[in-house]
Amino acid sequence: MKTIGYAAQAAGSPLALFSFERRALRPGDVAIEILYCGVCHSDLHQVRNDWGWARFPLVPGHEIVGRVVAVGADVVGFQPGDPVAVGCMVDSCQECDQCHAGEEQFCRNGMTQTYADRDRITGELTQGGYSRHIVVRQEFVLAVPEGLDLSRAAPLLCAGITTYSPLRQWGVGPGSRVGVIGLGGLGHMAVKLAAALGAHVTVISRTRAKEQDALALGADALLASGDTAAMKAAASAFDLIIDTVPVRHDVTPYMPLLDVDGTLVIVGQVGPLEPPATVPFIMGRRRLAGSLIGGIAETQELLDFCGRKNILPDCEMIRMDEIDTAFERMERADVRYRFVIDMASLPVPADAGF
Ligand SMILES: NC(=O)c1ccc[n+]([C@@H]2O[C@H](COP(=O)([O-])OP(=O)(O)OC[C@H]3O[C@@H](n4cnc5c(N)ncnc54)[C@H](O)[C@@H]3O)[C@@H](O)[C@H]2O)c1
Ligand SMILES: [Zn+2]
Repeated sequence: MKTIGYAAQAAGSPLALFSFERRALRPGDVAIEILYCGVCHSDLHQVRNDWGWARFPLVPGHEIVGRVVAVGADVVGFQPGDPVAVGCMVDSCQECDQCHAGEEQFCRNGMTQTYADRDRITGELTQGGYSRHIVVRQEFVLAVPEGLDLSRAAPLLCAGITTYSPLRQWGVGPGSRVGVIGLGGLGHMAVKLAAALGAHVTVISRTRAKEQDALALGADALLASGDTAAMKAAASAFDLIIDTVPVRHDVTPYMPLLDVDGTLVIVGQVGPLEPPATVPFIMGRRRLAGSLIGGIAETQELLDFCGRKNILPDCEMIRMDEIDTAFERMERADVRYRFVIDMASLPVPADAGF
């Protein structure tokens, strides 16, 4: 089945129109016409091969919302026309303890990433959501609840679940004191979701520049990490800090902000940190942890939660041919707070399938 997308042909090259094949439907597969795809900072990392495991040609995109166009013979619960979503994973073994526990992201045999990965059966490269169509096995297709604005739902599939999962894992609820470092795509979802769970939420930002935004997103306060006196005054003030900073940095100044037994969860930087001082860990039994997206059941739980509470990301809609400018702006932290690509802006050639 022919489709079309935008791909990088090599590390760091600009994205350009790319025709390629989606696999023929297997019995358990759902074919989806993609309507919207969010632009995650991971897409930029992968296009530049920052993590060293990208594969080219590479069609990025793992915040996918669309409508079902066809289903395989064994598909249960999805039919053409249904609004659906796909996130960062498209397959896993379905047999190991982690898959059974609904933590497919930690599949013992390796989950299959939506793009820059290899199909478990054929070994073909997986290609992501900056495209008109995708074919995904039904276990990795999410239902978009009725009433959720499709044009804004896409970032929930990565920015949303990546911040929701640690909030749930660490039991955030009314009375929890949550800090969020880095107010970008992930950070702004962390604020909205933590606030919706009833927590007291503080954005921890380098300056006060985003204070009004932080409050408008639902935060109770902003703490400027560059303000030494304010940082000192905030000692032991948090139970959980979610760190979304996308680059190498030093967590040492943030650790004393945690209360005894508090945890700082890294979801941003995939790679080295500056070596941290251990004193704040020892003097307060503070913990440094990490978290990767979330399982499929938890992602569905998030979508349903956002449907009930009408929680949506703040999106700036772009055309597919504006992606390189969007990447540049993301690099400069000039995005409020997630770019979403309108896939109708991508031309479909006459010979495309579906
Ligand atoms: N763990 C996971 O499962 C997972 C999932 C998705 C994304 N990620 C990673 O999370 C990171 C963030 O992604 P995003 O889409 O939110 O990016 P983004 O560009 O939208 O936001 C990053 C924010 O961090 C801020 N920032 C940058 N350097 C900072 C610093 N030194 N101190 C404080 N703030 C700083 C920027 O101003 C920006 O607001 C990326 O590295 C991405 O690859 C991880
Ligand atoms: Zn992502």
